[in-house]
Amino acid sequence: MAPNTERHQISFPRLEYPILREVMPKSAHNWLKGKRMQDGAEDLWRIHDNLYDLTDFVTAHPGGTYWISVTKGTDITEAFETHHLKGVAETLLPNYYIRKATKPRSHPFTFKEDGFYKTLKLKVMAQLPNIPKDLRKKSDFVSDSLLLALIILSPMSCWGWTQSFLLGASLTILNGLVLSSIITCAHNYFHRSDSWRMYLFNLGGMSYSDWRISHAMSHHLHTNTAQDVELSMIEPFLQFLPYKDKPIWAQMGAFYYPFVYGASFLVLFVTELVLCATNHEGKSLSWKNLIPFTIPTWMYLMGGLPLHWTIAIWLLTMIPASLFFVIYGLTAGHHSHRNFFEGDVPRDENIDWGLHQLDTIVERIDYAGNHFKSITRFGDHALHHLFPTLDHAELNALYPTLFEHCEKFESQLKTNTFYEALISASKQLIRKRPNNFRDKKF
Ligand code: HEM
Repeated sequence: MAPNTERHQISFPRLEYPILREVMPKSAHNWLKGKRMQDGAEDLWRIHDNLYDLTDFVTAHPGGTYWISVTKGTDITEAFETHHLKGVAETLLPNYYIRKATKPRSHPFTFKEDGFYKTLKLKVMAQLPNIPKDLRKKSDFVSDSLLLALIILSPMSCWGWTQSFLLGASLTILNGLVLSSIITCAHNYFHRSDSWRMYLFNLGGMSYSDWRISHAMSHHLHTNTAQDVELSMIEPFLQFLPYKDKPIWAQMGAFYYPFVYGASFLVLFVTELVLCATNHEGKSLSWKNLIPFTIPTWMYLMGGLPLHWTIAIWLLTMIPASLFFVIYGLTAGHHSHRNFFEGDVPRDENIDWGLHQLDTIVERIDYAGNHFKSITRFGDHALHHLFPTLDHAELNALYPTLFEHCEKFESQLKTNTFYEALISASKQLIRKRPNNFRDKKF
């Protein structure tokens, strides 16, 4: 395929350009709505070329009702293949088979039995019984300790402002760092079956259930393609996709992205409230919308400042929290100029899903294998993408298997440091020329 760098160029001929990609609001639910229109799932659930009726399975699903109920009418092939490591889900599937789909699949990813991903998954499944079960407690401990730190620091930051500007500002920034770390930890939990720690994600004003769509199902499964809603949501401010007519101001993103990063939480917080209040695509207000308000309420009760000052300090805390969260998120691996993005030439037009993941990740080597950094800063990112239902504490044990497997498939996990990742993301904002993964020409 000759590279085409027009704005709406798609790299995979099979992939239909998501018709609602530019439609406002660029929400998780609009992304799903677009998939329902294009996936050929005929109001059922599609896996490969088969259609299933999972209506009776929704409440029996061990991973929780949400995943299945929300994906009705879409192609869930990638989600199904990557979220189950026990071999049970595959045995249940035939019970729900209805018929063959009439429309060919519009996603380019393959899961061949002898391909990279399926063979790696088998090796990982064989290794899992040897990973100590109580390793997950390490993550619980980090998450709970951070929550305790937030409970102490939030009112303390109010007190700090009564002492001096320097103390107040320092405690507020520290509190923001703790808040961003808790939210990133909660991301470890929302990828799995329901648990109370996933609700901590909402402390920053965003919604864990929307992120299960926009992050777990869109970004994780369709990374850096036109179907990755995490890329379309930050456009036009940050335009990571390469294309011929990218305006100069967008190429200069590195000069203004700290402002975008710092404002993200507050923008997403207000957006979430508005989408729920206006019942956007079936969303509605619920008790979960109150979760972000627990922090200012606690600050007000214990911090000893008038309400308006408490609110001001809370809003101020959201800025560093947002900045840290987005910086660690956007350096986690996908935004490097060495990666594949929609508009580039893929190594194959029908690509093994796992190999596509390797083409879209540059691992931060200075974070890999360090559990605290991993769980609080989106570390061990390649392994986390490949096996999202594993706890971050379990991923470190899988590196030897991954490296050996990459060697066998003559593939490679690219690496860089945090600072190199920051520079590389800036270069990607500038990049207009397509990378050619087929001929390895970058
Ligand atoms: C949108 C598609 C789906 C998603 C995102 C999804 C997600 C999940 C998640 C997050 C878990 C919990 C894993 C953990 O915490 O370790 C899970 C477990 C499970 N799911 Fe699904 N699931 C999907 C579809 C299905 C389907 C179609 C079936 C079978 C008909 C199924 C059967 C199971 C079973 C048996 C388990 C427990 C055993 C295991 O983890 O393999 N799921 N799923």
